[in-house]
Amino acid sequence: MSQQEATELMPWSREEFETLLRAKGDLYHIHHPYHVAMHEGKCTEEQIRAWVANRFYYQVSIPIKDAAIMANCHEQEVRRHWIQRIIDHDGREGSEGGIEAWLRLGEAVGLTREELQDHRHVLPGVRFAVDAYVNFAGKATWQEAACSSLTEMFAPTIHQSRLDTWPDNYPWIDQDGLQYFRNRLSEARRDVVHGIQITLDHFKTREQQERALNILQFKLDVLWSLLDSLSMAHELNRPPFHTVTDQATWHNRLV
Ligand SMILES: O=C(O)c1cc(C(=O)O)c2c(n1)C(=O)C(=O)c1cc(C(=O)O)[nH]c1-2
Repeated sequence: MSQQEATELMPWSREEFETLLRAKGDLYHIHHPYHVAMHEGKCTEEQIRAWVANRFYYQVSIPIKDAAIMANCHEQEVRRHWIQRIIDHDGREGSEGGIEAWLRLGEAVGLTREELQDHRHVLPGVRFAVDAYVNFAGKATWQEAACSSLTEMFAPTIHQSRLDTWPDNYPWIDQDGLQYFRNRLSEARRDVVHGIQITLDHFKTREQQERALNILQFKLDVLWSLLDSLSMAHELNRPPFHTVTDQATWHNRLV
């Protein structure tokens, strides 16, 4: 083996590996044109509503995804931590969770709870992207699934940017509806501390580390694809079957 090949196979140090994981933030959906437009105050009310309604499918799928991870994990100590993610979204007696907060965001932008909960606005591409994430979490090892959640490293910035700009850019949105984003600032930071530790501990060889980066790229693809679907339908006016009908036409949840 040449010196160069040997070097290529050397694992990155913990610090180098973490730096490479964090560098993936350059590809976060904060840079997607739909998100940029939303941030710059250029989205119409209809585009904001479409985003909120479609993202609700992500919101309700997250605790299912986290339950799938726990179902594959035989380490009690990890589950004791991980269960908090489910509680964050589902809430518990006396404290509202993220799903309820997102429903209130929906109401603040002019959507009824019913139209969010029956997923009538959820585009097929959004459904497929989110389902791919849930399915990955169920099939992968819990460590790989934990790694896939690491896009949350970049989430506090995106939540904060909404808190900073939406009140000025979208004064028609009732500000109480933004509570979801406030809650996630600390919740996401806490999740990331745990997720990073699992990832740095588990992916040791260079091959494993490269796989971790690929897993993180998969998750970035999920988030980017979600916004691609929104762009097609609500920015470029090319919703599914637009060449044949003006009606919103796509399947509803099958399973
Ligand atoms: O608004 C966003 O841009 C955004 C992104 C992400 C993410 O990076 O996956 C999450 C969230 N929000 C979020 O609110 C959330 O609860 C969440 C959980 C997870 C996950 O992978 O387990 N990602 C995210």
